[in-house]
Amino acid sequence: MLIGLLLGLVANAAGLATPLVTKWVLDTLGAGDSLARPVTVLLVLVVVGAAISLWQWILMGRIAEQVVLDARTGVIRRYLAARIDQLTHRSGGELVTRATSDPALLHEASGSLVGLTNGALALVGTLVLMGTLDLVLLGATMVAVVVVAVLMGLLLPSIGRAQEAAQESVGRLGGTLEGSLRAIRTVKASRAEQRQTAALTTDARDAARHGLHAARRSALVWTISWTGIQLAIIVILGVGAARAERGLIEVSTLIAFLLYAFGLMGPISELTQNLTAMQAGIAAAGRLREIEALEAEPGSSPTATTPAEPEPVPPGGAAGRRDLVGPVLTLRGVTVRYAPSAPPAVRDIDLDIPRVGHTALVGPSGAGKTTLFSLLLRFLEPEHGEVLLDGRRYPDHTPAQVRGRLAYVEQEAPVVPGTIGDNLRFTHPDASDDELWAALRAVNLHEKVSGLELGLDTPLAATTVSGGERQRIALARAVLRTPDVLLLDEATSQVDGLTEAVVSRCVRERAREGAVVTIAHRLSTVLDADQIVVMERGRIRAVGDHATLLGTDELYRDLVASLRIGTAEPVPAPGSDGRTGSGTLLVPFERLPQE
Ligand SMILES: Nc1ncnc2c1ncn2[C@@H]1O[C@H](COP(=O)(O)OP(=O)(O)OP(=O)(O)O)[C@@H](O)[C@H]1O
Repeated sequence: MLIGLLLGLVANAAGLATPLVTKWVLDTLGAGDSLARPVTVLLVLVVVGAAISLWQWILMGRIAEQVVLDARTGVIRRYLAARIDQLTHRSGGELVTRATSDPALLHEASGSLVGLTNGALALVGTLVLMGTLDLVLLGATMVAVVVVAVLMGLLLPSIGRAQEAAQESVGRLGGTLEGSLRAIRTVKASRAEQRQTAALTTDARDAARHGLHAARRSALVWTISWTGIQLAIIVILGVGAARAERGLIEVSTLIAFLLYAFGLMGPISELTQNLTAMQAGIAAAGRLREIEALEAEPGSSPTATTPAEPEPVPPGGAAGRRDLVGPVLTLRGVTVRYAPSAPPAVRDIDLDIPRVGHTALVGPSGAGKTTLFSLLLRFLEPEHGEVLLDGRRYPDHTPAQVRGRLAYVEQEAPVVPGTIGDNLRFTHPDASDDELWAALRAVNLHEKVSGLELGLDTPLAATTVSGGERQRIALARAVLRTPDVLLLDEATSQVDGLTEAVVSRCVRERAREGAVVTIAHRLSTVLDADQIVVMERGRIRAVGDHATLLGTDELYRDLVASLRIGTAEPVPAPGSDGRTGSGTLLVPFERLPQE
């Protein structure tokens, strides 16, 4: 920036010297001397001035790109380092706007300080040199400059406000658009295209309205400055001609003065342009500063420019940790709420997750099952109580250390952008192709993927895979390397029998080697569990196995009855072995038809 400023100053100096050298040419012409020297100086000034301006332009362009890049990467880093709750209460589209279109506004604004300094110095330099030529003509010029400056001072702040409002509308538009596209099937099935279009165009119109307001103000500022200078030139011409006629100034002085007056357009345009760009930049910077306020997760640095080295994850599963005893995860008196004024989402939770075996969480909607998962994954921090991993409190681990021991399958099982291979390697980027194929085999997708022309390199989009396949890909990612704890949030929607059987088999296999915790939505999963935790209104109501709970807990009986209706499975009688009596879904996997 400093180099840009210096280059600008040199280019300005060359520009400022030009009228004086022109006067020298005219005086030399009048005196009948050789024109060689003044004309050479004039040419050198023009060429050097142009070359330096070009250099400065390119330099400032590079700085502008760097500023935009820094702003974008800064926002992206903050998003990915932020605590989940900091992001989830904003719409995805709005967050995207702040990483894409807001930083673009900094492009013009980035060089505005240099432009303003250059413009201001050029303006002062021009006025000083005008003063050396004729003070009376300078007086006429100053009136125009002061009037222009006052009007600009009054108009410019409203340009910034209009820009900010326009960006807010663009942000809202991004949010609504992202939501509408995500739910496009529902939008169409509800015949809501027109209504959504109307809602979206309202935001787009809002942005255009504010943008137009800013454009009108900018146009007014430009017109005022140009007209002011044009009027000043007319006055200079009139007053100057009269003074030259009376012999008070030479004609060459008047010509040089007029050249300076025309030259005033340069600094005044530069000042106007940079002040306008700066207003837009200030508006964008204000919105970007709000992102800086996002709270980061403990142990993550939103300002680090290089990603931290991933912490080595020791061999997973109980087999890799024979030295450790006691539960792998423990919750002790845990209470958590989503907002200080909200009621606790879970309260006084005491729970041990054994190192080996399957723990199923069941409970009515809103009971706090997902919240419990968020606590285990350290997406949420408890208000009271503590969560322990291997007997050590969570705050004594970094979130990465905790998550390095867990594998998580989300209920919606979203695919991440990229290929099938990218999706499978998402947790362990160093996994070999053989490991990937083994994981695909575990979820019965190997034949399907090997039949694809591009195999593991097939690009994957959420729309190109079925819900069941998405879940199996997510499961394959989770079981790629044996995790210590597999957290599985089962799909609530009906999934195909094959997917359900694959999930059941994976859960059973993992539960033999390590811990599996499921939010169970299927009777087959509940029946498979070694420990069932019944939750209600944020509390643990009962813990036990299926047979015991069926005999002792009314809510559990109701839940099982509703699952039975959902899956059309017979409920085994209390005391009977649920695993063998549960019917249809426990068909041995090998006997299921291959896809
Ligand atoms: N992001 C959030 N912000 C505010 N409150 C939340 C949030 N997520 C959940 N809650 C509230 O916390 C309570 C527990 O919700 P949670 O999602 O843990 O229940 P759940 O048992 O998983 O329900 P479901 O089976 O319907 O998914 C509910 O009262 C819910 O409204």
